[in-house]
Amino acid sequence: MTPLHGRRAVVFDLDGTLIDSAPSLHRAVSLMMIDRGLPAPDLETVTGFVGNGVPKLVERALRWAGQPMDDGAVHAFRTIYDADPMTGTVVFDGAHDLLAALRSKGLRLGLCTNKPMAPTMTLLNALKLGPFEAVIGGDSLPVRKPDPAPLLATLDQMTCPPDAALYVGDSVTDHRTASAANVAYVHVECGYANGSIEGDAPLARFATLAEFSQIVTEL
Ligand SMILES: O=C(O)COP(=O)(O)O
Ligand SMILES: [Mg+2]
Repeated sequence: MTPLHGRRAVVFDLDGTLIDSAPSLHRAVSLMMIDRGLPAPDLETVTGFVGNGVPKLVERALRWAGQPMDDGAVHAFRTIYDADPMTGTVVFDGAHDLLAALRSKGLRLGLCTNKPMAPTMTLLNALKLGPFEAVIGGDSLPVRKPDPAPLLATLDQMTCPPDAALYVGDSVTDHRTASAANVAYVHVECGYANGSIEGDAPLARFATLAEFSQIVTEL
């Protein structure tokens, strides 16, 4: 029995799951820090800060430099990143094939990310990752993942009950979100993880999106 058994919808996380956006996030963090006369963390350090939305990313970068949280820095980051979220971002190998395979099996697709909506839509369009029936971003609701509300809102827009859905993510945040929403979780290991997964085991784990695709095409 595959993780897709009995599912009508598959909702994806974005950063670290469908796209490798860490270099572009690192670039924007570095420019923001340098503009403020601060040192810039390296790519690996910034990658470990991704997954809880922009304010947390900026807060973690500032803390790394011994600085307190500062809303001006969040605004500065958004201005830099939103102007060009594409440079340095690539679609993970196998992502387009996986989405096409799921669609061809009649599964409905949604996207639930902590990235704000403006750069999310720019990336989805430029990288031809859509269409998704519902897209919820980090600024769509007053709360972000790991609160279950964004994932539940995505499913609500798709009129799909939680027990007929699957959430695919790369991080402990995604796993917690799915658990809190009572949605089955599939973990992909190509992403940023940021911590070890505790509690209920994921329904499945895939080293790559291509590995996930393979089980879909074999259905
Ligand atoms: O933290 C972010 O901004 C985005 O991360 P996500 O797409 O993995 O939710
Ligand atoms: Mg992610």
